[in-house]
Amino acid sequence: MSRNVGTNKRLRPVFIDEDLVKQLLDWHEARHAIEQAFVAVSNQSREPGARYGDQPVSSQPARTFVQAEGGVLLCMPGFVGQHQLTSGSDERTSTLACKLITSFRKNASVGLPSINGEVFVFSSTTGKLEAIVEANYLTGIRTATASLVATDHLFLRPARASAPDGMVSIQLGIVGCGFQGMMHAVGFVRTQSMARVRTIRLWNRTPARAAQLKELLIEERKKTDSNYSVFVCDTVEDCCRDCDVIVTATGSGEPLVYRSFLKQKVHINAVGAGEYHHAELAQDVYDDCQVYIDHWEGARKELATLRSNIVGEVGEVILRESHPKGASLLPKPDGMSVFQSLGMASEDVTVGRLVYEKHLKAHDRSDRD
Ligand SMILES: NC(=O)C1=CN([C@@H]2O[C@H](COP(=O)(O)OP(=O)(O)OC[C@H]3O[C@@H](n4cnc5c(N)ncnc54)[C@H](OP(=O)(O)O)[C@@H]3O)[C@@H](O)[C@H]2O)C=CC1
Ligand SMILES: O=C(O)C1=NCCCC1
Repeated sequence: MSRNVGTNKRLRPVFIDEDLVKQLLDWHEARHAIEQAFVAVSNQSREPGARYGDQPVSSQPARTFVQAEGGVLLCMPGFVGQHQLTSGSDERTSTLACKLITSFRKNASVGLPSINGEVFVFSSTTGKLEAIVEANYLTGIRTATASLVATDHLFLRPARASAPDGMVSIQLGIVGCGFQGMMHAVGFVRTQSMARVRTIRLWNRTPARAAQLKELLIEERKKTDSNYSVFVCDTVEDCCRDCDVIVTATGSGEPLVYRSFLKQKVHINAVGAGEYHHAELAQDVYDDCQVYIDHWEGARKELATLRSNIVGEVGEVILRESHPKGASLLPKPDGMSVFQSLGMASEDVTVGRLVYEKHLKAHDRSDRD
């Protein structure tokens, strides 16, 4: 019997709360899910005859924004077809899902997260709702993982390839130590097989939050058997100085990072989004860098006012590693790259499915025939 056909119990969607999501999601599995999402979107962008049959596909319209008095509701539907749940597995699955997420920036004053969401996972054969997954932590890990994947494919892999011992170490700058800044810092230290983290420099508008993140990263240092140093910086300039990789994750509507703060060769993950997509980096940064995006469909709408050299989707860079074709899309060896992260539904689709499948495996295996 196929899943979700049979008893009433099987027809009822499962609810996977925040605590369970934290137990179920792991950085390495999330990475594979995000790579599948990136690749699916870029495979779909090709002409139908030019798509790779061994790679996933997707259907993902630009998301919609509904403005309310205190914030905004984003509706993010998407489908990813024939994606792999785990690296190396022959098994493929297809997932239809929709994330509903709100961004209410003044929530901190009442002790709530500014971003709150759920992913609704549907059967892609019957359309029946199978699971509701709380998506605050999910959004944190999927957004940080998207930056990790972009950093790896655009910056670290080429660096590893030219390093004599194939090893790279980085100085990391985190501009904005809210939830996303924290998830990104933790993501980098938990996935040091990509690059050893030597130093972490933190800046936050409210310094106490950077100091809190420093404490957490010192705990992480013990857990991960690392030996990086952590500094809280008084200025953004000091935070960015000598960094190889930078994450900007603020709600700033004004530029924070200027070209003069940066090394010649640097990779930036510009994550702060929502109402001001590309406000965190000054125009002189955009004048001198190559920009990579998660999806053209969203960029055409949400980055319409960005004046820069947009090279393409990260997924296309990943696809070309296994299917070399045409000129390289990689950043210039001594240039600056920016991953302009909008966030896209396909990421929530593959990560939402991963959580649901892991939940079934761990808690409800007998429900599956
Ligand atoms: N690309 C993507 O996929 C996603 C992007 N985002 C975006 O990431 C950003 C951070 O989200 P999140 O961490 O969840 O939010 P939080 O509310 O947890 O953190 C917000 C951060 O932004 C800082 N900040 C706000 N306004 C300013 C300002 N004017 N100047 C400098 N710093 C400022 C805050 O500093 P302080 O502590 O002083 O208040 C805090 O560090 C948001 O813009 C959000 O829309 C979120 C999810 C996904
Ligand atoms: O992709 C997301 O999820 C979000 N992007 C912009 C801000 C809200 C959440």
